[in-house]
Order: sequence, then C-alpha cells, then structure tokens
Amino acid sequence: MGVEVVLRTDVGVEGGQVDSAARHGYTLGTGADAPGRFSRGPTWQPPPDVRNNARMRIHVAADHAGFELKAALVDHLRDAGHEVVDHGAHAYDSQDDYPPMCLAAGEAVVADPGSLGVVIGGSGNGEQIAANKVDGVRAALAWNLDTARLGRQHNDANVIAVGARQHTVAEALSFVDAFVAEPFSGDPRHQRRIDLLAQYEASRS
Ligand SMILES: O=C(CO)[C@H](O)[C@H](O)COP(=O)(O)O
Repeated sequence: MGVEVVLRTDVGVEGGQVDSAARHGYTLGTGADAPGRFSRGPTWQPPPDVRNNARMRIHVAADHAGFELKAALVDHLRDAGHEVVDHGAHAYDSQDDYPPMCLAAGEAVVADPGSLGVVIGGSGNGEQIAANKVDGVRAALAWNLDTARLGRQHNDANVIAVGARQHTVAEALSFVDAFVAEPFSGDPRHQRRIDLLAQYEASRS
C-alpha cells in the first residue's frame, strides 16, 4: 500500500515542492480523488535495506577533532568490505570548520540512495546539525550502542554523528558498526513520522 502525505493547504504547491517531493519518492496526485496530495504509489520501493553484513557505500566526513577517528574508521570499514568515500578533511588543520565536510557527506548520501554517512567531530553535535541541513538527511547523534541502533530502527537515519572526544576509538567504531548493521524496522508508526518530516521538507522548498 502506498504512503500518502497531505500537504498543508496554506503553502500551495510550487514547482520546487514537486521537485523536492520527487527526490523523496513522492508524486503529486492530480486525480479528483487526490488533488494536491503527494503519495508514494503501490509500486514504490524504499532504497535497498541496510542488512546485517551487507556491503555498503559509506560517506564519511570529519573536522580536525574527528580527523584521527575518521582515519581509523576508514580502515575499519574498508577491512569489513565496505566502500568508503572520504569527504574530508583530507589533511589535519586544527582551525578547520566542520560544516563544509558534513554538508558534502550529507549531500552525497542523499544523492546515493541506499548509502549511509558518518560525520565526526569533537562532540558530534555540530556535525549532526550540519548534516541535517541537507534535505533528505536524517542524522542521528549516537553516544552509545542503543542510540546507534535506534537511529536506524526507529528513525531510518541515513547518517550517524559521533563525537570523537567523547569515546574511545573502539567505542566509536562499535557505534558505527551497530548503526550500519541495523535495519529500519519499517514499523508504520515510525514510517508515519518519517513521512511527516519529508512532508515538511517538501512543503518549504
Ligand atoms: O564538535 C564539534 C562541533 O560540534 C567540533 O569538532 C568542535 O567544536 C571543535 O572544537 P575546537 O575548535 O575547540 O577544536
């Protein structure tokens, strides 16, 4: 059964909204029964599920605070058979700023359905905030195994943010492993909430 999203009537349906909705797999209904409604039809399929042991393409980014952890993570993920795309920083610079790298990783994830992202900083807060500025990104800040897994199970998060100054390298790697291995539950209540976020994004573009 398709997922239907009803737009707020006060925002109108502009071309940008249609484009944004299309990026999320929605089409605008024109029939008498669904005028002005975005819906995902019965044939719509989500991007390939993230299954345990599946080989993934993973987009990573970090500022100076996450630089060393990123290097360890890239090796760790490649050793596990994943394809890693590194969006920087490509050299250590104690004065660099996290937004450009995290925005680049977020945009790459959205442009690459089925992929995941990892953004790393000192706390992970700013990195999560930056990634979430990209339409289509759902970035979860993970600070233990449970929050890493729940980011996938409940939120279908496609990006995980980690604070390199908050954890040992081994802990941080285990959060990413847990995130990558965990599938979205697909529970209708979670999907409904995710759809409301997509509706909000579509309504403001
Ligand atoms: O975690 C971060 C953002 O949320 C940054 O990595 C952190 O703010 C960098 O701090 P500093 O410039 O003092 O090294």
